[in-house]
Amino acid sequence: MVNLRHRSPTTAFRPDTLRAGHVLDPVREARRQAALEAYHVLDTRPEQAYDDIVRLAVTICATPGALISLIDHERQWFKARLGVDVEQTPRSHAVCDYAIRTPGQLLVVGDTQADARFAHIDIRLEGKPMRFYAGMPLRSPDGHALGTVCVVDTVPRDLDAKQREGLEVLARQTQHLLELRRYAHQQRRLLAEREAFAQGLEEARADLQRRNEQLQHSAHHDQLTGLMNRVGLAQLRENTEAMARLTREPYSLMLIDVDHFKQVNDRHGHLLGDRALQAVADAVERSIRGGDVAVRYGGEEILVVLPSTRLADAAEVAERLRLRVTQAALPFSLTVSIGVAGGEPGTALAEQVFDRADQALYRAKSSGRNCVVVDDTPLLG
Ligand SMILES: Nc1nc2c(ncn2[C@@H]2O[C@H](COP(=O)(O)OP(=O)(O)OP(=O)(O)O)[C@@H](O)[C@H]2O)c(=O)[nH]1
Repeated sequence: MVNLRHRSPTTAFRPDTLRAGHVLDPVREARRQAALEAYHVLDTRPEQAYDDIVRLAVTICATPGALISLIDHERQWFKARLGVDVEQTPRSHAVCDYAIRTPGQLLVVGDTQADARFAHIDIRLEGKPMRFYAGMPLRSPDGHALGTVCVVDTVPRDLDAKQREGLEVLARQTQHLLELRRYAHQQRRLLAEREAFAQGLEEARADLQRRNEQLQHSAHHDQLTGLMNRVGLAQLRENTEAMARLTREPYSLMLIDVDHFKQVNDRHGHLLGDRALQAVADAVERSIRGGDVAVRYGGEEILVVLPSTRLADAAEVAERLRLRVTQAALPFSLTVSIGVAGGEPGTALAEQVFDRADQALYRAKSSGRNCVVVDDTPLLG
């Protein structure tokens, strides 16, 4: 039996040399190695299909041992073995390495001990040294010799014609198995690539959608306050489904206008003016519900649609909001005037309701500002 641990430094494999006197063509050898690696078979677990091949080989050839040997860089590794208990040997101990030099031919060595090329090889079968070897090379479709299917015996002997033919058939079957394996591996790789591609596409699509939504959002919202802008409101008004939802039940409109905002700008500058507008928008957001819609309608005017809200409730919201603005953390006092009007279902965001809210706002302004005026004129059919 070959003991890998007892390899002496002098018998260590040099990649370009198998034994003194035989030099491999490094380019061909690199291609052969690449061909072998494409099967992803080295160091894999035993498999029934390959085990069956060596079982058949010993039956056909009536030998105590059979191997499927693959010639790797510095070793031969057995994908399947019967009668030999090591799973690999150094390449310098591989008769198979000679067999693969004539890829289309069976190599038969009647007595390995009597052959100067192989006398140094110490492979054992149940303790007895190997004396006989017959190996049929495995060949990739593009002609690279990968290893062999071989039979071994502890006595010098030969194979008859049928046994030789049987060994050749088994080598072909083994090559088919290897091709299936490579094909399956390629398919898995292609599938993984396709999945990765599909995932990439999906990520790109999601990213595009996100950007689109961001774009839509910024087109429909005011940068300073974050509230919907008039473009957003116009789009909302065209959306019959959304409008029907907003006006399905009695609803209210609120128009909020900052008091003496021109003075704020004039006295404190535009930057603080902007901050004041943000504070009002913040107070609006904190005063309304999730389904309500707040729009920066004009420079310092905000429209709020309160669906399913009766006038009395809207007036309470407006009053809360008015108070909140007076408490805003600003270096000057700020107030708003608010006009509120109610609408009935079916009269989708009627201009009428808006006009009444606007008139209520006007009355709030003219009655001293910093107050809420509710339009209570009866609704006309
Ligand atoms: N800082 C700032 N000011 C704005 C913005 N939009 C409009 N304004 C200013 O808001 C002011 C509105 O003034 P007016 O319409 O005269 O009304 P007002 O001074 O608030 O007076 P009343 O509404 O009658 O209380 C104008 O000076 C506009 O320049 C903005 O985005 N930022």
